[in-house]
Amino acid sequence: MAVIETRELRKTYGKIEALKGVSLRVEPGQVYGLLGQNGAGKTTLIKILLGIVQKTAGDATLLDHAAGDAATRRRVGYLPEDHAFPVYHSGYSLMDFYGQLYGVSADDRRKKIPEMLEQVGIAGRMHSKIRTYSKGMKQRLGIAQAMFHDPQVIFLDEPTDGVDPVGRREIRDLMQRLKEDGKTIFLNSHLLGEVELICDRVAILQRGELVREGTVADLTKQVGLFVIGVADGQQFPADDVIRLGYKVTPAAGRYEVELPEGKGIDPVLALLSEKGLRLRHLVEKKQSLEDLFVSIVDAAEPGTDGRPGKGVRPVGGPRRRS
Ligand SMILES: Nc1ncnc2c1ncn2[C@@H]1O[C@H](COP(=O)(O)OP(=O)(O)OP(=O)(O)O)[C@@H](O)[C@H]1O
Repeated sequence: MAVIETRELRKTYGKIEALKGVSLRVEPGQVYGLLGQNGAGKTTLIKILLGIVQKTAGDATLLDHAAGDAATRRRVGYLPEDHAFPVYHSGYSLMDFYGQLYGVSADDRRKKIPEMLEQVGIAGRMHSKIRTYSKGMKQRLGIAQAMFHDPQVIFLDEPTDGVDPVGRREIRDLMQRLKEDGKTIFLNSHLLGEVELICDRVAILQRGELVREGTVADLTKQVGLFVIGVADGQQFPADDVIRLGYKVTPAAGRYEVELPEGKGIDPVLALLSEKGLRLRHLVEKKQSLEDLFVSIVDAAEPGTDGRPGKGVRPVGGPRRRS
């Protein structure tokens, strides 16, 4: 069973096409990151899954039920972006209010609320008014609220927004613990370094289209580019490798070797071995998620020099013309 599945999901607001046929699947226990620039359609996708807005076409299911199903929503936690809790509440009284909405008994609320607030690191201030909380404390309270009823799947829209680096790390650790407890987390964040650290898979939306989807490891792999180093005192035979058809660039005592179309790295390794050279370093080069994201945006957006972008091919779709 997929926790979340969308097929050719479309949403238009008047003339605006917010989602143009998005298909994705989130498996149980995954931390799944949804990335995209402002206006790419991320919040629209979450809102359709939660039944807050209606889809225009296609399919969307949550925990095997059509998105928006009221009974399913009880099994889902949600931290909205830019939420604003009433500031006259304390952390404790706010949780007590939500606990009543969720139908938790008074005894259970008394026991559970301090535990939940401890987990998110604000138990020491739980009786202070929210108006005295920092942005980071409000975010932690929002996460506690989203987790209160022990949901199977949790949607977190920018959970670390306004949180300092130490707090971000704590929220990451908390997400990790939720994952270890078997929860599925659907994360929307602009902090790509964090997404890279915590997410199993990511999807990148660009103007309503899914342009990349996969594991972080696969997406950040730079296919066809290796970094090679030979043992100290030995010389990498760059000219011979170039003669074999590879592109070679020196890089800090090592060499970046770019594979020509249809060729692997094996002929280079065979050459090194023939020459009696010892391999000290061989890795397939990686790019950061941020590099990937920026390259996608650069390809799709007009350059600052006014030239049109090269276009980004949607997942499963035809290559767009520039
Ligand atoms: N209620 C609405 N009425 C009209 N247009 C809307 C509405 N909600 C969203 N849109 C438009 O749909 C597109 C997608 O918006 P959405 O909020 O889903 O993007 P987002 O990726 O979540 O952006 P952000 O990162 O800024 O939160 C945008 O062009 C936005 O202006």
